[in-house]
Amino acid sequence: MSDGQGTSLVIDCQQVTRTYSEGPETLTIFSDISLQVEAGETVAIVGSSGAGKTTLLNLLGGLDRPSSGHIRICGEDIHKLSEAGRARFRNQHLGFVYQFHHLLPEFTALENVMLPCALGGMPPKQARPKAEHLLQRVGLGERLRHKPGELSGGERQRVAIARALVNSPECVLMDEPTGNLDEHTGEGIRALIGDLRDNSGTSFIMVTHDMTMARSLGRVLRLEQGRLVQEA
Ligand SMILES: Nc1ncnc2c1ncn2[C@@H]1O[C@H](COP(=O)(O)OP(=O)(O)OP(=O)(O)O)[C@@H](O)[C@H]1O
Repeated sequence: MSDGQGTSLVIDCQQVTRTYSEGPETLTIFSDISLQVEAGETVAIVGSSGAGKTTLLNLLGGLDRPSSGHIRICGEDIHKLSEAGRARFRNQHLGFVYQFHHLLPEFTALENVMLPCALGGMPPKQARPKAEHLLQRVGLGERLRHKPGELSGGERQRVAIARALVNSPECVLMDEPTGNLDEHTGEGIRALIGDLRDNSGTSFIMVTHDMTMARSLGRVLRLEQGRLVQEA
């Protein structure tokens, strides 16, 4: 996807403001934020609790609408699409590793990873080998038939990452991918994301409090007092 200037922008966010109305008051979470993410780039968004990181991630993933400004995802102004069109667009172009996008407990790891393919209309015959391949890639080739309740926290996170990648998205958005994991398990997830960044051509945008991961993976942006600033 080209922005017309020879670069490929997966996310092009221009002067975006998000406010919430609280009765007569307007609460401004951030204002005039601009952010461009190129194909294959990894960006970490850090900042203190309540700074607006998840709010920004939701906007970048087309899950929420800016109060003002424009966001193009893979060249598409997705707020011009219908709700069904947006859902289809997200399914085809984006992957999510969000804490509220839980794995379905009654489905196996394999079925959970196949789900985005099914939603996109891909026949199971085609989806299964893709999902199996990805689960092998994230080190869960021996756990295909385990249900989420039969997996560790780190393994569940790996399933969520495989599920996010199964439709070969241009961009994966992650909210605290190493949150709630112990140091050793978090290290495994960091290594996995690094490997995927190097070998998949996918862009990763993650919100994290994990500065080791943020610094090791690419550009680090800090959201503070309503502004987004690149870390030195
Ligand atoms: N629907 C809403 N209505 C009003 N205020 C909201 C709403 N959603 C979020 N907020 C406020 O927006 C601010 C930013 O929230 P957000 O979840 O984006 O922060 P965060 O940086 O991700 O925090 P954390 O690191 O604790 O997850 C918070 O002060 C929150 O109370």
